[in-house]
Amino acid sequence: MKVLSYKDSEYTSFVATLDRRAIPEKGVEDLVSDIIANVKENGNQAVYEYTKKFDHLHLTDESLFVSADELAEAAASVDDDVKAAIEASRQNIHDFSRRSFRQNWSAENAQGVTFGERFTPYDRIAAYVPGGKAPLVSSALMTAAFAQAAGVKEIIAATPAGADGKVNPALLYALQQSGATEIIKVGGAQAIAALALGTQTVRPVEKIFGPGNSFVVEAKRQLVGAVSIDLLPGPSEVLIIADDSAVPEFIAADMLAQAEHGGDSIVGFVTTSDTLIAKVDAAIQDQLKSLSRANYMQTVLDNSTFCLQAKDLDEAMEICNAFAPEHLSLIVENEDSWLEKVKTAGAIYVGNMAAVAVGDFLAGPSHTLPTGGSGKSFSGIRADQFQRRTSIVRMDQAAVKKSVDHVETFARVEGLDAHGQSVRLRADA
Ligand SMILES: NC(=O)c1ccc[n+]([C@@H]2O[C@H](COP(=O)([O-])OP(=O)(O)OC[C@H]3O[C@@H](n4cnc5c(N)ncnc54)[C@H](O)[C@@H]3O)[C@@H](O)[C@H]2O)c1
Ligand SMILES: [Zn+2]
Repeated sequence: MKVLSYKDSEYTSFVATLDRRAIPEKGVEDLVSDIIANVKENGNQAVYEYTKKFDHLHLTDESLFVSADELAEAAASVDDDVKAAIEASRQNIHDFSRRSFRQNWSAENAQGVTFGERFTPYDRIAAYVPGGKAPLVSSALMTAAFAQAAGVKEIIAATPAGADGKVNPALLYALQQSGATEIIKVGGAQAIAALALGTQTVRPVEKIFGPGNSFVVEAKRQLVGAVSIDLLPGPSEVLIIADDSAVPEFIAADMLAQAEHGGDSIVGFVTTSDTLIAKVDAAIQDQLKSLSRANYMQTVLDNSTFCLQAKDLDEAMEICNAFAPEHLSLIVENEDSWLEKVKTAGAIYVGNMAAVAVGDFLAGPSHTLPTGGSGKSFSGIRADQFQRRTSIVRMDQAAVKKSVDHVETFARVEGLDAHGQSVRLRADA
């Protein structure tokens, strides 16, 4: 772990590096652009080629889609407690979604024109569910179940299968319960390209949702235009801001839980306390002993974990807003007044008891959140992203008469006299 105090000479320059922008690496950008071009040109053949290369799986037109038999088999093999957990999470997601949908409305403007907005679900979306390092059963829910709540009719999911062609049964079951209507066994940039551009057998979608590794995220970024996307949710990360009111064992546990996500995730801890970093470090060493992925976590602790002793909480908040963490755990006295100062975090967990893992799996808000600093510009997945927005305008002659003078002025300034005439004709009719 990198440990620095504001008294250290290296501190200021390190803190400056935390002010991030999500800009793709050149190597990834070029590789993904080649993959997209190949899928555009050769469709399924290119998809199979990359799946062979990166996932060691030989796919064919027959095995590309998860079959009805495979789904039935998965449903039969999943234990009841797993089904209950999936259902509890799904219910919370629907409950959370219901409150956040945009509502149709209609009103009158100053000239008496009726204006309003109408929201309708997308017809066909894609949910990418990562599957490289762990079967992210919860990620299936955290994307697809929102689409289901919004009433999207066609939800195609894409997730990488193992070299044996199998997808984790609990993940398949979660997708089924979340309204997935088709599932393809493809991951990576090739999956995103197939979903955005279509292939011989994959019909293109209108919008692509879901997290993934740097190749997945970069493919989504490059394909904006062909489709729209939710956000750029890449490798997971947490920032913990705590003062002496925090329980060190809880902080250590959350840092380890984050480290468990693997090599490319980031763990940050900023405190105003003189003693907390040492206590947390001791608790980490203690807890590591009993955890199954300890070696894995050690890599994250060694390479991408930082602990900072900040001058005061105002400075900690500045670091937070510059870093734009995916998850922020805020454990401080007078938490509400500090909460107000956080602007860029994807999700904020408030207080000692608010475990990030409850949000990862169950709480209700989507765990698909902006990473890599993109929280400055994007927010996490939410239900209204599955709704299209259309504005609706109506007017009677009285409203036209009240509008015509201003319209003619604009028409004159822009040199568009046909525009002016189209309104004048109606006003004088
Ligand atoms: N931000 C969020 O909300 C959120 C939520 C869940 C997961 N995540 C993140 O999603 C990521 C999942 O990553 P993952 O790798 O486990 O699964 P993934 O499904 O995103 O990626 C696996 C795919 O990447 C492709 N790939 C692998 N190596 C490649 C290479 N060298 N070149 C080109 N393509 C390659 C393969 O085709 C494979 O199918 C993790 O970093 C995790 O932290 C983020
Ligand atoms: Zn997590």
